[in-house]
Amino acid sequence: MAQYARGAAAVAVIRLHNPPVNALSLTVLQALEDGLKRADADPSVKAVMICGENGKFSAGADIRGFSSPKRHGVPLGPIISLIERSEKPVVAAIEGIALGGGLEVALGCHYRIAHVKAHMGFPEVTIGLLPGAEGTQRLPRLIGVPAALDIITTGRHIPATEALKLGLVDEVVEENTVEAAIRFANKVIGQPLGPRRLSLKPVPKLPNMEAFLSEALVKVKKQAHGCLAPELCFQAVKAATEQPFADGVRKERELFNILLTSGQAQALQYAFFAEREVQKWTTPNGASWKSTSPQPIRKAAVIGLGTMGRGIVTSLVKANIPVVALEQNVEYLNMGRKAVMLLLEREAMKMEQGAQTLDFHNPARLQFTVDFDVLHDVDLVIEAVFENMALKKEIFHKLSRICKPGAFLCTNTSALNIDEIASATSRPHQVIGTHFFSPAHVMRLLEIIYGHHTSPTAIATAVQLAKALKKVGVVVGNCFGFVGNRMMFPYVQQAVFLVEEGSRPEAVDQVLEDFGFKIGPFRMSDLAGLDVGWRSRKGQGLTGASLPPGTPARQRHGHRYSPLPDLLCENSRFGQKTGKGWYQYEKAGGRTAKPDPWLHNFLAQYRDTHHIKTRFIDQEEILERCLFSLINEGFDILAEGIAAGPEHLDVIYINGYGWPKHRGGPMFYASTIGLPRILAKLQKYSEAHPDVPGLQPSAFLKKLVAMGNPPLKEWMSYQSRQSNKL
Ligand SMILES: CCC/C=C/C(=O)SCCNC(=O)CCNC(=O)[C@H](O)C(C)(C)COP(=O)([O-])OP(=O)([O-])OC[C@H]1O[C@@H](n2cnc3c(N)ncnc32)[C@H](O)[C@@H]1OP(=O)([O-])[O-]
Repeated sequence: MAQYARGAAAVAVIRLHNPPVNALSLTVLQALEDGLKRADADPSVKAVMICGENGKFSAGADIRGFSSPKRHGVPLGPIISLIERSEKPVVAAIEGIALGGGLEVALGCHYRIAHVKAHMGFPEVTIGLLPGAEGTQRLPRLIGVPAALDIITTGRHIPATEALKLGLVDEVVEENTVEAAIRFANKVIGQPLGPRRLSLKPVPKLPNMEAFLSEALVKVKKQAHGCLAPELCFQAVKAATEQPFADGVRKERELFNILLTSGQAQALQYAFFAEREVQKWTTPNGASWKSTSPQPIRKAAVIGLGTMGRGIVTSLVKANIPVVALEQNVEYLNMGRKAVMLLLEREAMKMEQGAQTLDFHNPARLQFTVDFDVLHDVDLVIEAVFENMALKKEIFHKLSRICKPGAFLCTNTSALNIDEIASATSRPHQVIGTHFFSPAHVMRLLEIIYGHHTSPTAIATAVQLAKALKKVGVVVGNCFGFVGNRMMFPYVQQAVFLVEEGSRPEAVDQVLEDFGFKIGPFRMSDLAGLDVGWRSRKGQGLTGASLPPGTPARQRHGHRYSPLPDLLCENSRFGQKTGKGWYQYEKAGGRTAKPDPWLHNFLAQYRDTHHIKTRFIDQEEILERCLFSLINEGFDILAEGIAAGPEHLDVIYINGYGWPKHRGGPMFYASTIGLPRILAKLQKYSEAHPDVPGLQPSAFLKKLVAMGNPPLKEWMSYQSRQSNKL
């Protein structure tokens, strides 16, 4: 709803009220319209002020309403016109947030006053839409085309100080915004409103509008990776530069309807709610986010200042958590310190542009040491040494002795057994996996892995830590590779098998990049370093000295195996770091991947040696074998109860593995393709490759198909309870 009241003197106050974020539901919009009409009809009212309840203006339209079949048209546009046409000045008092439709309401107002801590933006593009209540036509008229295009096509939230510089708001205040807006409204009574009505203003001209727009379009397309909304946002703003307001609005509506029914909007809105849903973790033994409180983290430590450790330290400092950074010797410590300081300086520069500061020269906030005893008073330790079980156990044994009794011990591992690591301590209930993604100060995902003994408090504390670091924490069970990497194994394996059978790395990458991945599996392996997997395979006895003599080159434990990645490593081709991997690069550490004739030649010889008959593999087969094997593993993970639901897998893939968000995540994608089709294709491919377990359809997938292909929301109700490991 919206509450109507009389403010000081002649000002009517309309307060949007729909907790928690004052979303503009149909009821709120109706109440807003009623309030405006009431103010208009009351001769004693000379001005109107619109604000939001609980220190938030509004987060915009109710996103759940977009998927409602009952929703017809957009009722917001006419209400904004009504505000703008008012003969009495209307002032928006923006506190907290004014996003999407919320900002559109503010743009309909004749004046905008914002609190200094408020944020504004048009995030519609991030949920597959555009500001469809005339916002694409009003914003460029107010702040010009370049700034409007940036805000509308990126969806970024801008702070009030930037909004003031852009001319988006008229005043920024540090005091009570509502009172300031009422005072402001009283001051402007009687002033002409014509120049304040944005729909009547011309779009500011640029000397080179055409050239500017064509350059902007190239940039927008490049960043979209197949997502429609940014380009259609662009088209709507472009219409504002070419057509009168009313025609621009018609174009905006047309583009909005294309997006609304595109499928991408549903996927992106699913992703929005999935991200929020995974925060509400539960376990079958009754523990949940509702009943468990996290412990405060007043001081943390990070062990190991390699690539991961450096990023984790940077993240903690940015979150204002005092950190002790520890290395095994002074040489490594100095190297790590230098790298961390460089990262922090870069981050500080970015933050200062946003009027925030970063305090990292103070030893009370960031301390470097080689002395384990310094960790005696920290609340949480994140161990980030390399993936070696013996080393990790040795460190955890030490930590268990040195750290205070309440301290949580986290391990940053991408695959190792949390229970085995915990067994080296006297406090396994306080041991938990925190799998960060590289670069750790940038990537949003934190996979949180609980072991057999991990306490609910440890889970809640890790989830809280993720929030403090501005990451998405997803709680999952303990198995080799957890969720993300476990699903990645069959995907990468298929990519390599396809190359064995006749494809090329660049062809496979292209198909997956066209699908929307930022980089395909081979570019990704080159970036991550081929030696990482090689070390892990050597550890598992799949290659190297511990491989029993006489093991067939392309078989392990009776299943198909490709030694290609091992052979590249034996040729010192570790990827970007050595300038050669699946591709060649301009130099060691180079980033531009070029197809490598050496590799093509090598592949030809390899196929000859192993009598592999080369065949042409089409794009459909590449896509299906890579994606369906990944999805298939996802169904096994769900069946085993390693994750609480398909949303968890999707949030992990979107935030940690570059899955295109406009396709909703692998399990959402599977639901859009239809499970019967996925099953049929997996059956076909597994018949052709009976020695590849990753292609054999998951029993859970088969069960869901047999149950009639239920909607994703119902999948978990078909999972048998006995297998739930949560
Ligand atoms: C008509 C055409 C033109 C207009 C188009 C639009 O306006 S499109 C819209 C453009 N606007 C956007 O895209 C803004 C989307 N929202 C956000 O970016 C963030 O929620 C936030 C910054 C507002 C608050 O962040 P935070 O970390 O403080 O909190 P939080 O994120 O955890 O959210 C709290 C609760 O509120 C819920 N909820 C939130 N917004 C909406 C909504 N619009 N609707 C419905 N629900 C919404 C959210 O699900 C959660 O519910 P739960 O799980 O408790 O049941």
